[in-house]
Amino acid sequence: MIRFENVGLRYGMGPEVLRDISFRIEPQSFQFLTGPSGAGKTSLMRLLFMALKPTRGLIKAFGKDTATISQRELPAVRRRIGVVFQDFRLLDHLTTYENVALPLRVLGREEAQYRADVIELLKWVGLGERMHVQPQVLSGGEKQRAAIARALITKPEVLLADEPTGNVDPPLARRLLRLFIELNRLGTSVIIATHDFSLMEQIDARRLVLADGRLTIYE
Ligand SMILES: Nc1ncnc2c1ncn2[C@@H]1O[C@H](COP(=O)(O)OP(=O)(O)OP(=O)(O)O)[C@@H](O)[C@H]1O
Repeated sequence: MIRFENVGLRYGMGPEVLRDISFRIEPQSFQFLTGPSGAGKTSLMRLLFMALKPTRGLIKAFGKDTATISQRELPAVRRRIGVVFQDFRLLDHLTTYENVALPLRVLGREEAQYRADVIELLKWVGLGERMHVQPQVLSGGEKQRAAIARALITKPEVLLADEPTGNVDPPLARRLLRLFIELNRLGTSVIIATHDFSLMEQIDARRLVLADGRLTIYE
């Protein structure tokens, strides 16, 4: 569903931070993206989300070449990809429920149609009791789960999560991992960027390992 072929990326006139990257994200697959700090994980995630364009090579997402896709087509392709950012990006003046519902409001949906889905998803991530409070009173792990719920509310086919366990203790990290595994079992492709070896050791999943801008894949 997403394919990279000989992709290279540089920022401005700087050196290439990603070089000759080729891989595929298959439907219903589960993979970790890892590598040392500065290896280019966030840059690769931004390419996957089409927040950046490659400086060379080809990226195809759902059959569309991301270099030539029109501004008109881009939102529809992007909606098929959910993203959980490292810094959550929740809106402070909205409640947890409103944050999670926001992508649907932006799509022009009526609350009566989505209310039950939002509540069910909040319960699924364990925030059923926290849906009417604002993000500033949520713990780091609760914010993380709210950000995951917001990424999932539009039922994306691919979920990208950048260091989703970076701010939580080991038991919660295991719980979040179980949530991602369950999501994958339900049909979503999952890509988790992480430094956390103890997290990766918990399951036998594909690893995309970046080092010095190059990618090695361990199936
Ligand atoms: N906007 C930018 N402008 C210029 N250089 C950048 C920019 N963003 C990242 N870089 C450079 O690209 C390289 C890869 O950075 P990136 O953030 O993708 O790595 P990372 O593996 O995600 O690191 P970390 O694990 O520390 O978040 C680094 O050398 C970084 O300095």
